[in-house]
Amino acid sequence: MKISFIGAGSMAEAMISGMLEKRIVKAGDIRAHNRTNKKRLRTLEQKYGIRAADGLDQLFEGPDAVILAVKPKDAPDVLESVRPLISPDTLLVSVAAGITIPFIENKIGRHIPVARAMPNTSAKVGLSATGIAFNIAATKQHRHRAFAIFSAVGMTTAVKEEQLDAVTGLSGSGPAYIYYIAEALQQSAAEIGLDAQTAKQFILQTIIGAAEMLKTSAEPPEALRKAVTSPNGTTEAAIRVLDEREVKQAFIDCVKAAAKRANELSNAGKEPARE
Ligand SMILES: NC(=O)C1=CN([C@@H]2O[C@H](COP(=O)(O)OP(=O)(O)OC[C@H]3O[C@@H](n4cnc5c(N)ncnc54)[C@H](O)[C@@H]3O)[C@@H](O)[C@H]2O)C=CC1
Ligand SMILES: O=C(O)[C@@H]1CCC=N1
Repeated sequence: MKISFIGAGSMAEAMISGMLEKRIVKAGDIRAHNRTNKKRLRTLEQKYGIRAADGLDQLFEGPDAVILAVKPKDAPDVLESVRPLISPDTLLVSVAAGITIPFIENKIGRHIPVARAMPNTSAKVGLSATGIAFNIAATKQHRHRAFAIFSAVGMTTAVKEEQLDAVTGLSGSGPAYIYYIAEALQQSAAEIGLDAQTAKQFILQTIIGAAEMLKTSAEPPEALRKAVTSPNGTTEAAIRVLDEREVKQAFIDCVKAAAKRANELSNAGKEPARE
């Protein structure tokens, strides 16, 4: 497979690293172009052995898929620029939050196969959770190709396009919520007398252990939490603080805010905000 990346930022690197790890593509068959940070492009070239492209045109020399991995605000200009370069059977895969399939079709002005996906940066370690939707021009073969790309970097599920904003709020941004908790645990450890290195080991294993329990147990999260909570014990004291501060509601609101923002970025015929 030959894959081109427009934009070589965090998401592109996560996917490149994950795909190479799973060997679904050879490093020399990955091309990437980055508009602003050329140094970063050279770094990726040296780190992974991919081929840096000096211009967008080089990305369209017979790829099996072109992945649009620029910020949503840059997507309209990029789509305009690639319009003359794209051939009718080029599979365009967008990971840009909120950039809808109709918007892409409209900018390209022709029926080309489009996949709109929402992965997350855990693609770097093969553990992305990716939601994916297709337009009608995407054949079974195109779908299969897109699934191959994202399945190499984690779990992939087809969803309706309207559900992608919710997927963005939940799992696209989701790793940041877990890192946020890790940051808080790290800070708390310092305040209760554990050195950073020791605390890191305990925090890490606690998150991995809880994730494995969630994965393997038939119990819902609430039951697993209650199993940790002895009457009048330490966890009860801890959860009381979270409840008093309405942390659960804050997380619910946080996911909703992300999904709402994804929806704001989506364009339904309009240009996304250019902030
Ligand atoms: N970072 C994340 O966790 C996730 C990001 N996404 C989506 O992936 C996309 C990229 O996000 P990041 O990698 O985090 O952003 P980033 O800012 O790290 O990378 C974007 C790159 O695109 C480049 N770029 C901008 N205009 C360009 C052009 N005309 N031609 C070539 N390159 C151009 C920029 O130089 C930049 O390096 C966004 O649309 C985001 O919504 C999706 C899922 C997760
Ligand atoms: O923060 C963002 O907009 C992107 C989309 C999902 C994760 N990062």
